Amino acid sequence: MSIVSQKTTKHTILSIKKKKNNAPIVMITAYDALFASLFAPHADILLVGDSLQMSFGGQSDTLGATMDIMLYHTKAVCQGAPGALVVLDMPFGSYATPEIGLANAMRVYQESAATAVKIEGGKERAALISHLTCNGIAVMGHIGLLPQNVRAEGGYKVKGKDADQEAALIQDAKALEKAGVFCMVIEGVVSEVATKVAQSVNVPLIGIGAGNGVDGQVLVWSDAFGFFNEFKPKFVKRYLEGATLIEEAMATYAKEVTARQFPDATTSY
Ligand SMILES: Nc1nc(=O)c2c([nH]1)NC[C@@H]1CN(c3ccc(C(=O)N[C@@H](CCC(=O)O)C(=O)O)cc3)CN21
Ligand SMILES: CC(C)C(=O)C(=O)O
Ligand SMILES: [Mg+2]
Repeated sequence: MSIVSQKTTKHTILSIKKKKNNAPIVMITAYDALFASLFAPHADILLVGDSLQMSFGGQSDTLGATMDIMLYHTKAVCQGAPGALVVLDMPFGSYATPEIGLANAMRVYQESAATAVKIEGGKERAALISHLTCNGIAVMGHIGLLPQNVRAEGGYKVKGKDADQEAALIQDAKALEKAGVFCMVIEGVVSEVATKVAQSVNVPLIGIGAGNGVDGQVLVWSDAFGFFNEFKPKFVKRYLEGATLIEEAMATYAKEVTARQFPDATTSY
């Protein structure tokens, strides 16, 4: 065996591409080693989303995430899930030009074990994405609702609501496919339109709020597992009432400390 061996992963860029018109792709966010280790056995892709700035940073949008923050969390995720295909979500401003984008994407490969980066944007990002893929970076695209445009657009707006938007989305998907993405996220798009977009390219489209006619699904884990009582957009399904479970456990701990029931003989030296 070589002293330099490639890490063995459950999935590669190629095996994800092959899932098109095959089994749907399971993607979920992960931001730390602990949860990454719990999700990895059941997921095809772990996304270190810049949504961490909202869900864990407590901010009202994702724009404050930086390369240093994303790399810190990506290293933790890779550490917790050594065989997983991990994707780092390139933060706002980190790919403003092809040169800046390549320098930052190179950092991802040099400083972490992530397999790919994700870039928000349609045909306006095709030149940048080509520049990355030509330089050996695996890129996941992201079209439709682009959270990094929230301030410029004045809110999170569902896309694909008229014929012009539908045509633009198909153009975006084709431009990204040509630029060499191995798959792309399609977010916040009318279901019938998202299905048509998925059928217009040969790489997988992974939906969030894009219906069931695409090639896979992604959710922010803390949404899917019910950790937010205030954030309940239509596309989220709660598979667990996480917040309730934690609140109940925390209340019990507090009650036992106050009542001097904890620690007892079994938990004391
Ligand atoms: N926790 C979390 N979950 C996410 O899915 C997520 C983030 N954070 N942060 C980054 C982006 C932001 N996302 C969002 C945020 C809000 C809406 C929202 O308010 N949607 C409206 C629909 C708006 C419309 O109809 O145009 C809704 O009521 O569902 C959607 C996506 C998705 N992403
Ligand atoms: C919602 C997903 C696709 C994302 O970009 C994130 O978690 O930041
Ligand atoms: Mg994101």
